[in-house]
This record gives sequence, structure tokens and C-alpha cells, in this order.
Amino acid sequence: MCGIVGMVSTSPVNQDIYDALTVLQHRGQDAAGIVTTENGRLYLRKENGLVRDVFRTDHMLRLVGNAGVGHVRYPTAGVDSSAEAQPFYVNTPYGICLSHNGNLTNAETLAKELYRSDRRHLNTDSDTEILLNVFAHELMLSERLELAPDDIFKAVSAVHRRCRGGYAATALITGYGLVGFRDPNGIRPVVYGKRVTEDGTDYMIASESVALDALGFERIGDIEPGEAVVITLDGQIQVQQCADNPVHSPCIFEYVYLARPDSVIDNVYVYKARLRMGTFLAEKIQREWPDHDIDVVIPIPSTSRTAAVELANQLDVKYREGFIKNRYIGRTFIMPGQQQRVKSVRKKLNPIDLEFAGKNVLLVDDSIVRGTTSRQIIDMARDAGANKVYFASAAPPVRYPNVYGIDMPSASELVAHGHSDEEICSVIGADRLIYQDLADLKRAVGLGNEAIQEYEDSVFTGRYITPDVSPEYLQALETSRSDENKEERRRKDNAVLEIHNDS
Ligand SMILES: O=P(O)(O)OC[C@H]1O[C@H](OP(=O)(O)OP(=O)(O)O)[C@H](O)[C@@H]1O
Ligand SMILES: NC(=O)CC[C@H](N)C(=O)O
Ligand SMILES: [Mg+2]
Repeated sequence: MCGIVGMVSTSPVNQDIYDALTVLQHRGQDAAGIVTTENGRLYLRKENGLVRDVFRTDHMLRLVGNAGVGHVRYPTAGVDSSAEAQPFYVNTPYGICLSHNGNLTNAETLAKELYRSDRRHLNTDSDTEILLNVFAHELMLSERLELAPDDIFKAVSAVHRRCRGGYAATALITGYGLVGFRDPNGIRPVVYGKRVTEDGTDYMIASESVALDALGFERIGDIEPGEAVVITLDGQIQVQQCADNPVHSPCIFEYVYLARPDSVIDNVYVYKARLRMGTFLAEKIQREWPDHDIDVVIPIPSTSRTAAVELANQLDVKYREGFIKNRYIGRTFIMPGQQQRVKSVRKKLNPIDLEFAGKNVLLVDDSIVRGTTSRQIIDMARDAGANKVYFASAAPPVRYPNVYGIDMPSASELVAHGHSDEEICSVIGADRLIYQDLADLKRAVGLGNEAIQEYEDSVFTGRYITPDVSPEYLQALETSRSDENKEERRRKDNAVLEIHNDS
């Protein structure tokens, strides 16, 4: 995941995009960027770091204009150097900048095509640069100097024909306006909304509806799978379906962990989906362990809180905040290296001993991925004097890599890969482990929108909804993007030569 924002406004957008990015910071902590446009010129600032660290006042003052796009990055392709921070820029045609959330699974084939047939140059290993160049090439084919929405819709249709994988994207076309589009499976989320002012209507495209809420925008809706939204610089909006056979299959992990609870994705309140996850998990405990001896339910902050509170209600057991989170440390799971993740758990979470002493505690997390959090937290609970430490996960075991925009490229790094529930329980050191069933997870989300028939749930099933994800592809991904390999590349790639960064 990453966070994307696009805006066309009746007033300068720099501060609004900055604010929207801070609201989407939970989707990417590695790099941030904003590009704006005025009088046919583009102004770009992007760098590694959190939003608050990347943009100084002098950068903000130079980001002039009433339209722009922004990005917060959590890398899933290439490296995490600032050269691959987004938005990406391409000169031809018109001057286009693009922000992308997702991951292309046929990036290698596309890179060859772009070079051999389209005569386009790629300067990084980022799949976003590929997506932008495919879109730009297809737009170039319109051969018209004065763009019309139809040219853009045609280009997006061609992107859908050529690109595989997950992509929610927003692009700024210099002198013309803003485009938002979403892959035909609608894997990654993207919404758009409007704000009516005395001077006219402002539009925003964003990964999650919380960004619209925070800036006083009213949500118009999701960009539907395969759909594109075009908003001209003078505020004319057009929406069109650009895919032949869109099949809505949103990523179910957005509801488990990635998204903020106060977002609405594909008309489902993430908060309510998480409450239902708690209820269904509690029902499973009541079914399978009717004589449980749990004294207290304790969430592992932050994301699991919503599910844990409802789980405790349903079990009729006390809910207590036994771990306090240092609010200045970011999300552990989306940190780039395992060493950093391991260290940060202890620094981030501290137990309140009296909630543990002599008690049988049920710790609840939204998911167990590498087991980094659960292993340490269980030790901490024991050190704090717990009698028994049980563990419940609001998601089923995460056993397979993700290839659509979550950086879980390597099965061997997943604690549940190739292991039974009993083995995982012993690896993380719990006295008992309870996982949500996949059918219940789907029901928890699906009750919010019964029109969703399918989910992108590969991390639980190993079933990939795009046909190009072969065992060979997964093997190559495992080799190239394992933590070990990334560490090696990071060491090599710490000196960045910038080409078009206006800093
Ligand atoms: O098994 P692991 O590899 O540790 O991954 C799973 C953990 O990581 C996430 O927490 P994170 O600290 O990223 O964010 P949060 O504060 O939103 O819960 C998630 O909520 C789990 O707690
Ligand atoms: N997590 C994401 O959505 C990443 C976007 C893109 N694949 C990148 O690595 O920059
Ligand atoms: Mg967590």
C-alpha cells in the first residue's frame, strides 16, 4: 500500500495536499512527495521520510498552483531510495506526473515492451515509472494537441489491457487536469469527493475517505474497478468505465490492517467490519472453547483495538488497555527491514503490569504476519506476571506472499508459512492460539456491502486473481525482494543522483 492524493481546486492546493498526506501517513512511512502545476509549469518536491520531515516551509512556498498530486510511499518494487519516491514525472506528452498505490505483476514484460516497441526510457526499477510510461505512451497515440476526456479514457483502457496487478493511480496532466483510475479488479482503494466553495467546486481523489473528511470534502464515491475520473483544471468532471470485464475483488487485508478504521472503502465502514471480526472471533471461541478461563482481553495497539473491544463484549470478559503505545513511533509492519521492526516493537509498546499480574490474558491482534509483534508481546506479558497468555488473531493465518501492493514478497518470512496452527502457537510462545476463519472474515466485510462477490485474499489462500502470478514469478520475487536482499541493495544504493527533483 501507499497513499495517493490528487486535487483540482479554486485556490492553492499545497497545504491541502500536505494535510491529506498526513492523514494517509499510515499507508506509507518511507517517502513523500507533492507536485503542483501553475501556468504550464510543474513544481515537485519528494524525498525519503515522513510528510512532516520532507516538506519545509520553503518547499511549500514553491509548490504553487491550484492542482497537484501527492504520495506517501511504502515500497513494493525497486528500492526505497528517494529516486523512487513519487510522484513520478515524464516529459512526453504534455508533461505528466503520477502517484500510484499497488504493484504491477507484469512489470518485467512491460519494461521490455516500453524499450523495444514504445521507445521509452526507464530510469529506475520502480513499477510506477512503468505504469506512468504505459499511460503516457497510450495518451501519445491520440495524436491530438488539444486533449479531450475521450483521449484519456482510451489511454486508460489501453493501460488496463497492458498492465496486470493492482493499481490505484492519480495523474496530473500539465495544462489539462487530473485523472484518477483503478485496476479492473479494484484491488487497492481509491475514492473521490468534492467541496463546494464560493468560487466554485474543488475535487479530490484519495486512497481513503478519511482524507476527504479531514479537508471538508464530501465523498462522491469510490472510483469503481476499471473506471477513470477526469477533472479538468477549470473543474469539469467526467467519469467512464474503461475496462471490458471488471470483476470487483478488493484486497481484504485493507479491512484487516491497512486502512484507517474511520475510512469507508467500497461502501464498507472499515470500523464496522473490524467490530464484526471481533464478534465472529468471539463466537468461534465460544464454540470451540466454551469453558475458557480468560480473565481479561487486551488489544495490541493500535489496529486490533476495534476488533478486540467487540470480542470482549461478545465473550462478556473485561477489556483492558494493557499495552501503552508510544505515539511517536510509526507502524512496525510497514518498516523496511526486519532488524528495525524487531527493535521498534519493544520501544513502541509498554505493558501496565497490574493488568497482567496473575491473570489469564487473551491478547488480540488484527493479524500475525512475520510474528515480530506477537513473539515479543507474549514475552512481555509473561514478564509482566501473566499466568496464561492466549493469543487471538482477527485474520486467518497469513501464509502466502502478496504481489498487489503489500510488501510481503517472501513466503519464508511469514511465520505461518508451512506451519500448522499448533506449530505457530509454539513458535510465538502462546498457551493457546485462535485464528479467525476465512469465511468469517469475508462475512465480516461482506455484510457491509453484499455486492462484493470476491476478494483479493491471496495472503490467506495462495490464490492470485490475476493469471500471470506463476510459481516462477513468486520464486523470482522471493529472491529479489527478501529482507536480506533489500538490505544488501540498500547498502549499495544510498547515494542517489537526482534528475528531476526540484529541491
Ligand atoms: O506479525 P507481524 O509481522 O509483527 O505483523 C503484524 C503486526 O503488525 C501490525 O502492527 P503495526 O505496528 O504495523 O501497526 P498498528 O499500530 O497499526 O497496529 C499489525 O497490526 C500487527 O500488530
Ligand atoms: N505500496 C505501494 O503501493 C507501492 C507502489 C509502488 N509499487 C512502489 O513501490 O513505489
Ligand atoms: Mg499492530
